[in-house]
Amino acid sequence: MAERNSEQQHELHLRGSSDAGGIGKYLMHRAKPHLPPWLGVAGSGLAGALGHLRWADSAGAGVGLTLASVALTGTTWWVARSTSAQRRLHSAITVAAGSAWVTAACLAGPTTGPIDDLFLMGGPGLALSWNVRIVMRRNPDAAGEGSDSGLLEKVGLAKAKIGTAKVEPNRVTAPIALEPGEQTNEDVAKSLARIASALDLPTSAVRYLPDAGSARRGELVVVPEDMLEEVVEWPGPSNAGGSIADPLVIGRYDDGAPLQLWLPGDPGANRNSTHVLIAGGTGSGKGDTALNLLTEILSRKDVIVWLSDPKAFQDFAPLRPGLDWGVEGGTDTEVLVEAVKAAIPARTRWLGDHGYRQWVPGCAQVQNSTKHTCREDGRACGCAGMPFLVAWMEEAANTLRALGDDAFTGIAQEARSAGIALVVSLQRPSYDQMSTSTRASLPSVIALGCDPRDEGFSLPDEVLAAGAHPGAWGNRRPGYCYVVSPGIDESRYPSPGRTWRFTARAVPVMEMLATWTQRNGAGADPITAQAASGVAGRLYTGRTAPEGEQAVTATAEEDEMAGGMLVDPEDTDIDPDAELPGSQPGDDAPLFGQETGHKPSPEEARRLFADALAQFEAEGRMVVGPKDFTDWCDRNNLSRPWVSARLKEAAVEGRLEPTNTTGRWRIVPALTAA
Ligand SMILES: Nc1ncnc2c1ncn2[C@@H]1O[C@H](COP(=O)(O)OP(=O)(O)OP(=O)(O)O)[C@@H](O)[C@H]1O
Repeated sequence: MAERNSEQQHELHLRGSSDAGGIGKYLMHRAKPHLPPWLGVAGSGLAGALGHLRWADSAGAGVGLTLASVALTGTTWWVARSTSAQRRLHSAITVAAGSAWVTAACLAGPTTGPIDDLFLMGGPGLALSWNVRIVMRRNPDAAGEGSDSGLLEKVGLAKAKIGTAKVEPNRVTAPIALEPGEQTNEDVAKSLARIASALDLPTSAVRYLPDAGSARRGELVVVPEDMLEEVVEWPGPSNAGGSIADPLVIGRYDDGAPLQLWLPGDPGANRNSTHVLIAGGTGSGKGDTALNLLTEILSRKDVIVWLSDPKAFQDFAPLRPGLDWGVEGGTDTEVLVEAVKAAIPARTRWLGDHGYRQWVPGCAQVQNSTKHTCREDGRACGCAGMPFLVAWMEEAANTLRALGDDAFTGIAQEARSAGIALVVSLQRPSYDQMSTSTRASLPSVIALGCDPRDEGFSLPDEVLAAGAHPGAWGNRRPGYCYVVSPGIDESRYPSPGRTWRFTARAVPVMEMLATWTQRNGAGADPITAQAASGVAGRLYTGRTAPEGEQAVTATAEEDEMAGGMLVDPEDTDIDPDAELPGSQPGDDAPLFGQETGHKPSPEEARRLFADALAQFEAEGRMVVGPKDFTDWCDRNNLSRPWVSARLKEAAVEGRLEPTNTTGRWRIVPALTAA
């Protein structure tokens, strides 16, 4: 049966016909709630008269009646202890006066002395006092804001009004209206821990959603039972073969709804593209969360992933074949970051040339439409499509610090209009790991359990104020998280979710997924591949094919790439990490084998330096600095300052490009130039 609030009930009372019969009925109806106190008065009078007939001269009855009267008053006082003080006193006075009068009437007679006057004055007085109470209980001024403020009184919000609560399975939502001019939504936010304590629930079970249009109204949400306690294993990709524009499902909320997020923007849904921070303390379940997100991404048909993992693919190994490019920290990460920087303008230009204001799934298709053509004559251009690019930096604190705030903020800003999403994970979510401005360039966060002092780093203030507390979980609740990201209803932000868990059973499925991605997923488009190869040379090979199969990834042989500095298809099977011979073709001088004590001539030294750069390039070490030459200096009797000077010279000559890190230079690929 639908719930009725007091106003609806009142309305029902007023309904009915208005003829004489109707008016009689209406009056009877209105009088009904006020009759019981009067019936009580009449009953007491009758009891007094009848009692007098029976016990007029009985001393025993006097004792019995007096004791019964005291006992009844005491019982009333005790029974009413859980009601308000006012109601308790009112009830006790009524019972005491009524029972004392009945006792006196029984013993002395109802008309003796002042007893009848007391009845005629006191009876109606008491009955009326109860009628007044009933009338006052209905307060139209507080319609929708019931006066049951017991809970709020306990937590210091006595004047606040709680409206009619909406009760769903495991969720109670109650509107709250605060005292105008005296209290604000912030006061409720500050009281959430006390409300949880009053209800004997964990802090995360109570949330407050302020009304965007009012500083004194909002909704209190209580989720009494922790439905996330049950560990649920990864069920496999939610939408294999779907688009990266579809939601990425990484777990579930405490009401069973999917825990999901989106990376690309959607102009139709008024949603911007985003970068994601995965933040959580040690043991909070960051590893599994990353697997959830990465498996979702790799199962989509129009996205490629570049991933840097200084942990040597400890967690991601089964998925590595599905990556378009995976590197293991150090210099390779520097190169990957440089490649992302190079890909941004190239991709943005392609999008602009094809009439896209931002990346949409249609970008990944061959461009057969006249609406999206780069040809000046307006005919369809037939250009290869451009998949979305996810650049993932695992344990990224050092990388981001090396890159510098301004550089990262710039990359983050521009990447969004280039169809690129950055995913960054941090070992410890705190400002000593990442600066405020870098943090601010990552609009989305998956905030797992952390140290309570780091909550402010993980989540926006308003989400914390609404009741989110990742610090309460620490590493005791692995996989529990709050997700803040465009596209998610903001009222969900303070609701905890839990990611799926990955066990050994998931490994073969992840391996199958990686093979599926190799065969069916998107390959890098020529523009992105060219930008990457132009920076990384042989270090960027594009995604490999499953064993014994031909790679589907766009590589150097594409026509559009003819002018670029790309990986020679013949060289794709060269292992960039393999040791190269100690000398270059046509060069008799051993590169790393100078006899000690021999000081090379300036000319010889410059040649050795050029050879060393060539060898770094051949090895795929595309970002270098003086420290990389330490051993080389020792072997060749040359100093680090000499190397620093040569590096600067090489930059002037165009052999090197400066990076954002002082003293680090990017090698401009020469080996693979056409
Ligand atoms: N969603 C989940 N449900 C249940 N258990 C989980 C979940 N996610 C992770 N775990 C378990 O919690 C433990 C810690 O997880 P994990 O190693 O991923 O944490 P981490 O944050 O990556 O820690 P570290 O930073 O030390 O690597 C593991 O035993 C893992 O299986």
